[in-house]
Amino acid sequence: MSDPWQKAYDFAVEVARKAGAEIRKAGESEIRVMTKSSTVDLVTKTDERVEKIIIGALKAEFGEGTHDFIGEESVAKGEACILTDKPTWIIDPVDGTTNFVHGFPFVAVSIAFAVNKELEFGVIYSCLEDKMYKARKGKGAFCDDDPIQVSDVKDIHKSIIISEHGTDRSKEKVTKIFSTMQRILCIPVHGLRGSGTAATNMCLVASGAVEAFFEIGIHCWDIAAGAVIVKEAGGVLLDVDGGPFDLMSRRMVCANSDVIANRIIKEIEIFPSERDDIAIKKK
Ligand SMILES: O=P([O-])([O-])O[C@@H]1[C@H](O)[C@H](O)[C@@H](O)[C@H](O)[C@H]1O
Ligand SMILES: [Mg+2]
Repeated sequence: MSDPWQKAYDFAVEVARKAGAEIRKAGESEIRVMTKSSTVDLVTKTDERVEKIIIGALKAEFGEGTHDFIGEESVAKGEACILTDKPTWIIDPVDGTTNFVHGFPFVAVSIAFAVNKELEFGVIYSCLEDKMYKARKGKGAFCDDDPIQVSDVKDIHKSIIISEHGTDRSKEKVTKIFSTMQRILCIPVHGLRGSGTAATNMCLVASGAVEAFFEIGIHCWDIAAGAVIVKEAGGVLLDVDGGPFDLMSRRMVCANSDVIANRIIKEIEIFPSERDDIAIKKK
């Protein structure tokens, strides 16, 4: 039987590379929106332009109407964020917008593709490092053309763990985030890190540079492509309460193993975050 999604996968890699080139050459990093006072969630004209380029190219190639699109900037403008059985592209045009604005050198384009609510492939282009991470369900994970694998460290004391502060600045959430970080650091672990892009963080887990990444408050477009890449590199994905990973739940632990994931989960102080799909249904 012919491979139904090979063409889409190859096309996604091509589009991610073009989008990354656009980001690299974008001189301007004008901040267009800064939402609510307790949130620091930056959006630039580049985010909007690059999302248009990506979705425009995908629609031109695969025909409007046959595929659905969930894009960070389109959702911000009120479009639906609901995963149906239809072939659906899940896109973060610029993951690491705060990095981009400040010239901190980690920025990624993240493109995932799901069918029947199952992720088929993910492509993450770390465009300043010029590294193309990609994976297809059942076919392994790669950085450029080299296979990648999670680390085999099972001793938490020998691990590096990534987390992020996210975008919410309410005292209650920031306190829980820092308390969790302190608990994990004092297990003790070798170190805590954060690249400022969830997509890149997941690639660091997939390539064995760190043992785990967790965050509450991320969105489906931050992690959809990374979820395929981590899994195909031999890693695991769980909810922060130890239950099954749910793409729309805005919370996730990904790790090289169940052992490391469950050890971190013991330390995570969970706080509420509205689901991506529920938030949109209310509009
Ligand atoms: O806004 P954006 O730069 O696309 O995405 C953000 C980054 O992935 C960041 O690492 C994570 O901590 C935030 O939760 C995300 O919102
Ligand atoms: Mg993002």
